[in-house]
Amino acid sequence: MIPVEEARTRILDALRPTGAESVALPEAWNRVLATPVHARLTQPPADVSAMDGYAVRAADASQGARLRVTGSAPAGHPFSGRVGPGEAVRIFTGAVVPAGADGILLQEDAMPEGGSVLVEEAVASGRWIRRAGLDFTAGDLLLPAGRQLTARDIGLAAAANHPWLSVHRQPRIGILATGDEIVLPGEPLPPGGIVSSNAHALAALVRAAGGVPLVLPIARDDVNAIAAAASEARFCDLMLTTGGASVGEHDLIQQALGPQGFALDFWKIAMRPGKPLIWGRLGQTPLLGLPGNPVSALVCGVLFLWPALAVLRGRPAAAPPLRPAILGTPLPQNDRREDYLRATVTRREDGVLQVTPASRQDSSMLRTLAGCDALIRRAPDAPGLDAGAWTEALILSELGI
Ligand SMILES: Nc1nc2c(c(=O)[nH]1)N[C@H]1C(S)=C(S)[C@@H](COP(=O)(O)OP(=O)(O)OC[C@H]3O[C@@H](n4cnc5c(N)ncnc54)[C@H](O)[C@@H]3O)O[C@H]1N2
Ligand code: MOO
Repeated sequence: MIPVEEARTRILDALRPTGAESVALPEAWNRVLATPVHARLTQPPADVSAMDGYAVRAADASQGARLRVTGSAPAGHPFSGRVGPGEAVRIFTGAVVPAGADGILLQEDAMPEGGSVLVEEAVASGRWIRRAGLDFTAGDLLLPAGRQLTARDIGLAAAANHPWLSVHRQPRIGILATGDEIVLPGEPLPPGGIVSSNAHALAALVRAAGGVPLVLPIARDDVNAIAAAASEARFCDLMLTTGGASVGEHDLIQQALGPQGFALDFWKIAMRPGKPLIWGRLGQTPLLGLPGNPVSALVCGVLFLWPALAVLRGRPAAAPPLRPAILGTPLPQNDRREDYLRATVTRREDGVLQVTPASRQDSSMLRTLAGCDALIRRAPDAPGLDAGAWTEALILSELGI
């Protein structure tokens, strides 16, 4: 059994980001940039007015002065002349400041009188003018490669005149559930049958982590059926299996995939739940074999698949974040497996997170998992803790899982 951290490192080290594709701006949200975005223009392209009012020479625009209005400069229609001594040009927000002017007299501080305007508030030089390049200059690096694009980033890329962005392709994750006893939700149940939940839960996790799930038909507990289904792996950036990971004679993943060229990197980790995790490569495709127990499959999904998807989509390799929290109930000493306890989370009035482990931690209990928003991490051989002691927890809602 290898430690959790080593398992994660071995998984993440083996993965490479997907290639790049061009997508239109609206499709780029939440995708990861493959190529940096540089400004294709200067913004604003010239000095522009930040307000509606009059473009003036500040030296002339003292309180009580009267200026002759010689023209108008709406946004998008620059005034071609100059503002001469004793003159003003009507201007609107976003319009280019005419030559000669060095300040804006606010409309609220001006009284139009026929062809002129009375200055009611003196104008300082530079007032209400946005200088050319205030935001960015042509050639500036605006967004680096590897950035996960926010709505703000997309606005910036659009302003910099990019209709398309080069982003990493969304990783395709094949999901293969195995087992004679499992049937798809909604299907008639044979005696002793159970409904397959793992593939669907994992597909949702893949989506939350920015991948595209490809849910394959369930494979029977038969080496040929598993081998045939797993051949779909060649279309995927990563292949997931659930079930058949353990030591029983019906646990066939390794038996079935060995003859297909499966190269095992490791099997079994010092973790609860999730001990029989499998990691290796089937041909070119990395393969993560998750345990069949639904909670084990999902906890492994959070700890290994979630960061794996980050790497595949061009983000840095990192473990899911752990937050400090205090315990709602005491915990006994841990054994040699790193433990992830399903727990509810509350935020105390002082802002501190409090986590309370579910009273039963059986790795089949999906209702408990759905009702819990956190996984308390306990290091191998961690000592017993009293209620109120500090611990650390992974907050599932933070990951969108
Ligand atoms: N003698 C031992 N037995 C077991 C060990 C062990 O070390 N020695 N490990 C246990 C641990 S820990 C786990 S976890 C499970 C994992 O077993 P498998 O990966 O081989 O999973 P299965 O046996 O196929 O199924 C286990 C359990 O999960 C249910 N299942 C399977 N697939 C699905 C699915 N798609 N959706 C929902 N539920 C699923 C299945 O019906 C079983 O109840 O092994 C222990 N045994
Ligand atoms: O470690 Mo298993 O993963 O107990 O359910």
